[in-house]
Order: sequence, then structure tokens, then C-alpha cells
Amino acid sequence: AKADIGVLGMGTMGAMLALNIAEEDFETAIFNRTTEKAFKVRDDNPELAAKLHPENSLEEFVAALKTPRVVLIMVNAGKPVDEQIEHLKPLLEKGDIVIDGGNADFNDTVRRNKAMEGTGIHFVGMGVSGGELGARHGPSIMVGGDKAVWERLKPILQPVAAQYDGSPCVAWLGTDGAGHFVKTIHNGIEYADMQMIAEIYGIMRDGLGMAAPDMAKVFADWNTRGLASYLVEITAAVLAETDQETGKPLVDLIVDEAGQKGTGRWSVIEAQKLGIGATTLESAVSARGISSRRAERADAAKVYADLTLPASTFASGTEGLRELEEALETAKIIAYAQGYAIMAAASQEFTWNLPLGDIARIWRAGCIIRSDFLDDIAKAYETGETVINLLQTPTFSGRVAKGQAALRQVVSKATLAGVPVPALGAALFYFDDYRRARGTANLVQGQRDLFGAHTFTRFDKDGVQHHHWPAV
Ligand SMILES: O=C(O)[C@H](O)[C@@H](O)[C@H](O)[C@H](O)COP(=O)(O)O
Repeated sequence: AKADIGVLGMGTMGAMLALNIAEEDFETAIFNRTTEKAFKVRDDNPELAAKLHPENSLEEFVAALKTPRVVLIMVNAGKPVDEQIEHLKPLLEKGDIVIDGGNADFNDTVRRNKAMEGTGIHFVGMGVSGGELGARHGPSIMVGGDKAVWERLKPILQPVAAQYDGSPCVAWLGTDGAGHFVKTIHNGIEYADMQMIAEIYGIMRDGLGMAAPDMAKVFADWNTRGLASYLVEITAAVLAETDQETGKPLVDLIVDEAGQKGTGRWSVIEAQKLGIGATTLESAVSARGISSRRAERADAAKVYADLTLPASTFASGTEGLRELEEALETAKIIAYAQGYAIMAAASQEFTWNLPLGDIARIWRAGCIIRSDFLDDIAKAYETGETVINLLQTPTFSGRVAKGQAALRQVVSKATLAGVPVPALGAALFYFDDYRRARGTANLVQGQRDLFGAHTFTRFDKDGVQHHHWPAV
């Protein structure tokens, strides 16, 4: 039988997606540079073997596909994708579709899309979120490219995607790099969310002296209310895990150096280029950087071993935990508002007209940041009112106005106690900066004009650029 789609690259995500697609009854050709790997995927999954067609060469792989062909590239981002495209191009024809389903930098996707113009071959940049299990059983899928091409892919992608409330968590988000851009912002928000959870864990461990199993119970409890989410759920699971060998909480044995593969960094770079304050995302990326210098931190700990800090004033017991819960929930709203502000600015800058409400809906299941909270974001975009920033919407302004008190308490207490809360602090400081009609950038403008003749405008003389300090 001719295959409906071909999946190229049998790494974790590629193999899991291929099984998912085959399970949805699509004839799936599979290929990997190390060819045995594709055969192993089929042989390890006898129940799906009839739908999986491993091939011995790229030529056989392409020949096994129904025309017009659909090829899904699932290899590491960057050069490997360009190489695969170069190998495929001579084997493909007008009307064929090439999808990059990896974590690509959207700038590369825009470039690749341009390079494909005029060849008659369609290029699609597709963000896939959900990790290994998500890819296998239903990820959240963010599609960018030509809308007509999306119509052709829908019959395959809709059943393969996670389902929420009866609808598939996949959508066409805009032309060229829109899909990968939104995936990058998803990951930036993921970083911020994980970092803020880790900071609360730090307060519980270093501020309140709690043990991992007790913290696990707290997060499991929080997962029944406003913070209900996949990240809080897995936090409870990680904290509850006991290492069989030592009998100790596994989390206490894990080295505190966070890895990062780049998407978080990209989200921050794009925010900066767009002039959008994404301080919680920035703090999360920086915190990973700082964490990765463990030896240096150990030296710094010695340098400051005698530092005297005020006694910790964290409230213990239910009241204290309630305050932490409300602080995290409020900081989370602020972090997601920052992520959404980046997407809103990019939507204008790149004329994608991103469906911001739909993005919250397709993140409702399958992806790493899936949470009940995303329903509220989707609702905020249903009012029909233009959303400048989620913090200015009736859906969230009341909640933030109420919750900011707990966040302020927690950040202040942590600061006094010397427990680092860079992302929680960034959320609070952004909130205070964002809601302030009269800021302090006037002084910065004065300084810039004095040392660099960069000029400034005046409240009382609108629209004129002033240069006040002559070069003396
Ligand atoms: O949405 C997802 O499924 C994940 O985000 C996925 O894309 C991957 O796990 C990232 O690579 C994690 O990023 P780091 O490796 O940078 O933490």
C-alpha cells in the first residue's frame, strides 16, 4: 500500500509520532539515517506493524509515499534539518509537502520557507509539544505555513493531536514561521512556570525546612485548585519519588544544574527584539545559566559563608502555604501575560494575525504547560474586546489585584531571608512597573541626552525631539 505520510527521523519524538499516526490508521512510511532504527520501531510495536513501513533508503522512503507526498522531518533543530531538506528536494515534486516538526528557531523556518518558494514544494513549520508521551498519545500541535496546505494536513493532524472537550489541540496559526514562533513562546512560558515552581520549592525547603514527601502532598493538593496543571502534577510526582537504592527522596539526589536546549533563550531574544518586557522568562533562562555553574557557586558560598541575614519570617502551617499558593498563582498569571504580550507583538510585526484565544485552547491538552488556567485565557479572548495585555482584562485584573499581596509578601520575605526568587520577583516588579502611569524612564532619557545627545520629548511640548545638554 502507498503510505499516507512519511516520518523521517526515528529519535524519541519521531518514533512516538510515527506510532501515534499509525495508530490513527494511516499508512506510515518511516526512515532513519541508521536504517535499522526504523525497522526496530516497527518490530518493537507488532500491534501497529501492518501500518508501519520502514525503508532502506531515502529514495525508497519517498517512493513509498502516495502523491502528492507528505514528509514529516523529525530531526534535531538547525543544520540537520537543512541537510534533510537538501537530500529530499531532488526526490520530491510540485505539490509535495515537507513539514519540520522539531523545535526549530522560527527564523530558520522563515528562511526555509522562502528557499522553497518557486519549487512547488510546500514547507510547513510545525511546533509539537508534549514530550515523549504527548507525541505518542496526543501532542499539542502548532502549524505555520500556507493555509491551503493546512487543509490537506488536517485529516492526519486532527486525529493525531491531543483532544480537549471534543476538539483537537491543533490549529493553523499563520504563515511561514508562526507555528514555530508560538512553540518557542510556549517553551519560554514553560521555563518561567517551572522556575517559579522551583522557587516555591526553594522557600519550602530552605525557608520552611520542609521535606520532599511533605512538599509533594502540598503540590498534589494545589493541583486540585487554581494551579491545577501538568507541571504542578509532575512536581508532586518528582517530589514524592523515593530512590530505591538509598531510600532517600530522589529529588535530593539530583544535581542542581538545569540543562537547556535553546528554545527558552530564543523566546527571550525575540521578546527583546520586539521590545516586550518578558522578565519572568528572562529570569528563568538566566537561572538555568547560573545553576549550570555549580562549582563556581560552591566557591561563592564559601566567600559569603559568614553573611548574616535577618531571621526568616515565612509563615508556616496552612496560612503560610496558602500564601505561597496564591503568590505562585498570581506570578503565573503575570508570566503567561508576558508570553502572550510577546505573541501579540509578533503577530503584528510579522502580520500573522495569531488567533491568541485558539492558542490557549490548543494548549489545553497534550502540551507541557497544559492547565485549567488556560481556559481562563481562552475566555479572556472571547469577550470580543481587544486584549492589549491579559493583565488589563476583567478576567485577570481582579485576581491579580487580590493575589499581588501574597506575591509581595512572599517575595519580600524571601528577599530578606536571602532565598532567591528571581522569577517570582520579576513577576512582581514587572507588575509594579507595568501598572505605573508615571515611570522613571524620564531620568534615563535625560542621562542618554546628556552623554549621547539622544534627545527626549517633553510633556509640555508634544512631538518635538529635544536635545538639552550641549557637548561641553
Ligand atoms: O513542549 C515540549 O514538549 C517540550 O518543551 C519540548 O520541546 C522539550 O522537552 C524541550 O526541549 C525542553 O526544553 P529544554 O531542553 O530547553 O528544557
